[in-house]
Amino acid sequence: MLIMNAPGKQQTRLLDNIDSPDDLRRLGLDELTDLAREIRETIIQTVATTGGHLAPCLGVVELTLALHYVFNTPEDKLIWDVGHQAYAHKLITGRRERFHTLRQQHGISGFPKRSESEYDVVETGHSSTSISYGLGLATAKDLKKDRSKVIAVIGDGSMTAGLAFEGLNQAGHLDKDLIVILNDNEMSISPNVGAMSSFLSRKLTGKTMTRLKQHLEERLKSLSSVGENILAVLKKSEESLKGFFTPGMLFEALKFEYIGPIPGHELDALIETLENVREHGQGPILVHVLTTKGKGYKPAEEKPGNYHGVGPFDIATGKPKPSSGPISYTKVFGNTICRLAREDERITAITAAMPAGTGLAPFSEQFPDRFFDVGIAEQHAVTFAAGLAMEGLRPVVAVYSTFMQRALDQVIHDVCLPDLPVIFALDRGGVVGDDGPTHHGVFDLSFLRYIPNLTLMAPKDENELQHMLYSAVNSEGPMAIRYPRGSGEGVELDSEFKKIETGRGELLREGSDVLLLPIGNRVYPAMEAAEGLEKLGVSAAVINPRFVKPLDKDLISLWAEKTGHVVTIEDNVKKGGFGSAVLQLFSEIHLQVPTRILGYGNKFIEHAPQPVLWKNSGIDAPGIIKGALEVLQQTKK
Ligand SMILES: Cc1ncc(C[n+]2csc(CCOP(=O)(O)OP(=O)(O)O)c2C)c(N)n1
Ligand SMILES: CC(=O)[C@@H](O)[C@H](O)COP(=O)(O)O
Ligand SMILES: [Mg+2]
Repeated sequence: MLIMNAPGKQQTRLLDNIDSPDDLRRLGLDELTDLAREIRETIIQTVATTGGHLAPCLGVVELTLALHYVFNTPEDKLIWDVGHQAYAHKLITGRRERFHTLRQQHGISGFPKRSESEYDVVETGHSSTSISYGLGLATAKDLKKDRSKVIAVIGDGSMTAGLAFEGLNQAGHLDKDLIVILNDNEMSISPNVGAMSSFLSRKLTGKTMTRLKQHLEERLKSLSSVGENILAVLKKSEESLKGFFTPGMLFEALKFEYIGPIPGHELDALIETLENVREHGQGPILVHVLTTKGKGYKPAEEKPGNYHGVGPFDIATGKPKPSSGPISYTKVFGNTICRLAREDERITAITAAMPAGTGLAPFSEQFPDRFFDVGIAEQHAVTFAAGLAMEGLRPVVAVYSTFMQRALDQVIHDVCLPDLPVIFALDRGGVVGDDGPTHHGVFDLSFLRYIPNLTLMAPKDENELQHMLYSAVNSEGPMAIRYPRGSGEGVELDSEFKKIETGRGELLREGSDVLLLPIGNRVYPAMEAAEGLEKLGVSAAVINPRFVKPLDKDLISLWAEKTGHVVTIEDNVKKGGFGSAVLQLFSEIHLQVPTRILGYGNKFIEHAPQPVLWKNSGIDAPGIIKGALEVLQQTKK
């Protein structure tokens, strides 16, 4: 176990001289081992201050060194799946001196980023893309007669996604030189799930073993005396039978050469294996590497799930630095679904590998039979929910807004076309902060708004969230509720649930000069802006529309006409979003009102704390005041 030096005093004699992997390649094995320790210390010290993906990064320190040591990066292309495990990679590829700026505004990203380094081959954050990217690169290299290598490093959790298998399937078929490193730590964010995961770890259940035995006995008996002999050996024990089924069989069936399992913290074994692969490997090869998530930091090794992604923490105890603030939207969602499920047996909950992040962990404990973690498989989660709904259940698919992008066709084709009562709880709607552009949920209002049959709502606070969830499970047809990352507004939660009528907004404040139309988490800043405007002699009305679809046409058009000016505000891109829906309404009812849409422009948003991003895009209270004054000014000219 790693012994940490006092904060700020770590010895990084070797790391201080690594400006690129070339420097690494000059070291001996002992020095590499020492370097691994220095890198771990640096990661722990830094992440304790900045927050970040601690356990995944600690688990691949030796693997990272071995890969850069053996392969000729950046000519050989090294692709990190998800990219949340790439801190050691960043430290040895020229970003050591900026590492303390990790995930800070204007600092280096928490994920690989092409603009940051030539060693960052792809832009990542969403999982399971590495094999497809890698196969594309390998195929292009082949066509160009370029003999450099392509290596995709993918975790066992990310290997559960359909996309990864689509890549494997084609790779076996094309027979290109692609090296896949399976980083198997038996963990997704939470323990990895699914039949595939049991197969890799060979934790075959009694039932599976019995079935396999029966099947095998029948097949071997049909092979005359050779088969009988093999059977006699295998029958001796269940263990030997388990040994007969290796994880490699799966990949060999997909026409990969399988190598492993290799102990992932032993540099000599890793280097020797990778050198062999580099020298002699041809066609698609999968190297199965066993690692420990959180390796080298006791609290993270013991509870890797708690240290997957962390905020600032105390190194000595591993405890998070205290953060005050109201209850989070996620927690309110998690508590509410448990309360509702106690009364309503139709409610089932589905997550795509995010039980903790979506707040479903309590539900999974209280209603294990009605809880489904499908692995990193958002598309399957949605269609699976459709099947449940067809049988009269009320499935709630809890997924981060950004990951729902994966499942758009399933939402349209499998849920909304047959008009099934599936509820989508879209957490992390709007900007998320430090994870940056791969994770901001700023497109959902736009990509869900146009889908027939779907009702789309966004609560102004955590109290409204619980009422929306209650209303959704007691309605017909598909429903999506979109809410932000982080704390609620600190409002009191009603003890009784209230049914919100679909398509009904609420007038929060009367006014005569301008109508402020904020959606979701922009309602409170808009109320603050209305107070600010009053001090400037401007009377602002504020409506909480609640629904992006269907819009409360009567309420909105009435107050738009009364005030003669409108400002819409959303934590979403402007194109195709809420403001766009309001403009469309005005056009349909032939209402001509000067309208200003506030939201994000047509560019990806970098990482920074949420309040900074809201301010920079003019959707905080001062920005809304400015927007209102501008729209008023417009008609004076
Ligand atoms: C499409 C998608 N869904 C969900 C996530 C959230 N997520 C990030 S890492 C992770 C677990 C990945 O597990 P694994 O690949 O085994 O990597 P490990 O953290 O164990 O190193 C999940 C579910 C994601 N990044 N992308
Ligand atoms: C890499 C990844 O996709 C997740 O670990 C994500 O960073 C979690 O985000 P939250 O911290 O918002 O749960
Ligand atoms: Mg894993």
